[in-house]
Amino acid sequence: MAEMTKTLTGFAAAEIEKKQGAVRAQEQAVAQEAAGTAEYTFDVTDMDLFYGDFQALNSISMKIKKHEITALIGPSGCGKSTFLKTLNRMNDWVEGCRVTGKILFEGKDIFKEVDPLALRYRVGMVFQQPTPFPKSIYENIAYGPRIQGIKDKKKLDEIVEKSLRQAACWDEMKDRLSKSALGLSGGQQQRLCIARTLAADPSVILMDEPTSALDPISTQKIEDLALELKENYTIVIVTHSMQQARRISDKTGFFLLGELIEFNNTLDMFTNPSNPKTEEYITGRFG
Ligand SMILES: Nc1ncnc2c1ncn2[C@@H]1O[C@H](COP(=O)(O)OP(=O)(O)OP(=O)(O)O)[C@@H](O)[C@H]1O
Repeated sequence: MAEMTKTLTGFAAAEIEKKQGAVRAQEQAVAQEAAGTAEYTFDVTDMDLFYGDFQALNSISMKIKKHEITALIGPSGCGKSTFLKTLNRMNDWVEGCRVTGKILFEGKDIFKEVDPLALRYRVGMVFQQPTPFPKSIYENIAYGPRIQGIKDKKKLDEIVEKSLRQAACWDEMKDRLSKSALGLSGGQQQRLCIARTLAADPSVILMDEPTSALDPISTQKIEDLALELKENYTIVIVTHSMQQARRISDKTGFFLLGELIEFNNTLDMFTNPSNPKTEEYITGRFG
């Protein structure tokens, strides 16, 4: 009897050890996944994009690092904006647009595991032309949070002030919050649009040629702002200005005819490009 009890105890102990081992392995896997996703905001693998029969992007793979500025460069029509708009599923609205491959946002598949509306709050977008609503400065910022269900005036006031401060607009705009946003200069409107994006509490800001309609001083303000914002946000910017990519980005991706020709640290790409096509483009021999 004593022998049998001993065997059973031994068996139970082995079972417990086996279960503990499985739990440890599971914990390790979760920790590894968390560590992997913590480093990268987006992990794009083998992505193709078609507008009807036309293939606009071909087998794109790119890991976009958290709290970095990633610049997308390349000649007109090579697919930069298309790639950008895929990151928050804005291409869903284009009839006949089809995407294959995988895009993970903070570790989750954007086509399978994330609600597109929630994705667009987390992945905000700023366009080439400033697009303020024809409403007051205050309402431009408060509009999004109100749609998200925030009704309390004090809370909305706080969000408006915080967002305007983050976008370096508060001092200029605090005394004219009830005035129309359309009365602002182009550069101010663009910073207001960035503030409006921040009010939705994103973790990523996509910028599609945000300074191409602006004068050099307003451009510098947006660039300074992007550098400040990357402390807390991941930024992906499409730009036609090689100087801008050099000045502000950590990584640069060079697109050509729907392909990602090179993706590297900005300094390395501009000083020592590994692909001859990149070199031709950045030295101004085409595009
Ligand atoms: N809605 C659409 N329907 C069909 N084709 C499209 C659509 N949008 C873009 N394209 C095509 O996809 C290709 C990539 O366009 P995209 O706008 O992404 O390029 P880009 O590199 O951002 O260009 P640019 O620098 O001029 O803005 C182009 O050939 C373009 O004509």
